[in-house]
Amino acid sequence: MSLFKLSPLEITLKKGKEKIAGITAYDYNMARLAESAGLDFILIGDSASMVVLGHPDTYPITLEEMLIFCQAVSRGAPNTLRIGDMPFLSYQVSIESALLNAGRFIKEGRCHAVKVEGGIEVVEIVSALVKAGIPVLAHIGVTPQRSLDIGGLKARGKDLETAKELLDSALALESAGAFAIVLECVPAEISRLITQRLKIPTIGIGAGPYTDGQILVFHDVVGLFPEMRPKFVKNYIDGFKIFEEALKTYQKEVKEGLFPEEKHSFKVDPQILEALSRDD
Ligand SMILES: Nc1nc(=O)c2c([nH]1)NC[C@@H]1CN(c3ccc(C(=O)N[C@@H](CCC(=O)O)C(=O)O)cc3)CN21
Ligand SMILES: CC(C)C(=O)C(=O)O
Ligand SMILES: [Mg+2]
Repeated sequence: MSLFKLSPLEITLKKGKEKIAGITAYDYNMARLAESAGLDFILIGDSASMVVLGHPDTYPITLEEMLIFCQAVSRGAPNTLRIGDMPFLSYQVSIESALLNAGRFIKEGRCHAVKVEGGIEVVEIVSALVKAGIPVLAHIGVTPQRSLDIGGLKARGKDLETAKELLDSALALESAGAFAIVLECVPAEISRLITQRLKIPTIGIGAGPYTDGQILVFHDVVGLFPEMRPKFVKNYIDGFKIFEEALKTYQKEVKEGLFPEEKHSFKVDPQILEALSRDD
């Protein structure tokens, strides 16, 4: 039996059988929630740069910071497939540094696979990682680590040229050995076409209903990051409001002397109190 519920290979084999549902997580407790809920996989996303560290985009997050999040998630979800999202410039510089840095996700972060963004330009890197025994989740469409040169986070594949580029990239990444591929912000019919043409599963985010699976950012699922609501996001609860209400009620009860109650307080033997006052 494998150590985790689903291995990368088992994710690949789900294509055409059962939809795959993944979520991001960044810390121990989020990971426990994801594992307890039974998600098929957890991505420790570089979106942590935004939703955990408060940066405006995914560029600033470092490999060291990513590894701390991976370690926490690994402790919280020991039996779930965990994929580490390689941050900007941790795999683009050279094949050697890509291998060493991906190795750190496996050895130190205790991840089972890594994700890299990009199409044809990363095929050689994907192939080297796979040859070294590191399963790779590919990621095309909107690639936030390229938002400076692809012109932001606008959906990709709306014109013939970029749609063709996506299909060619997807096929090349599959040949390079990726076990699945994320399609981010791609028109639904283009994702459908790519999904039909590939043997490996497609995991969509803003890519419509025809992909083999879906992934969303944890904070978006539970409504904890209300400032970012692109159309592909669904908030299943209004977490920010629910948490904020709890904090407000706590503050109010402290101010009004309603918290703590007797049941929240510790007791001491009256004899001790008496002895203490006698000593004065
Ligand atoms: N909370 C959160 N959720 C995410 O899904 C997410 C992150 N953070 N951080 C990393 C990336 C960035 N992502 C995003 C974020 C916004 C759009 C978005 O609003 N796209 C608009 C166009 C924006 C523009 O014109 O620049 C769209 O209509 O597709 C797309 C992808 C997805 N990822
Ligand atoms: C949105 C997903 C696919 C991601 O790359 C991230 O969370 O960083
Ligand atoms: Mg990412």
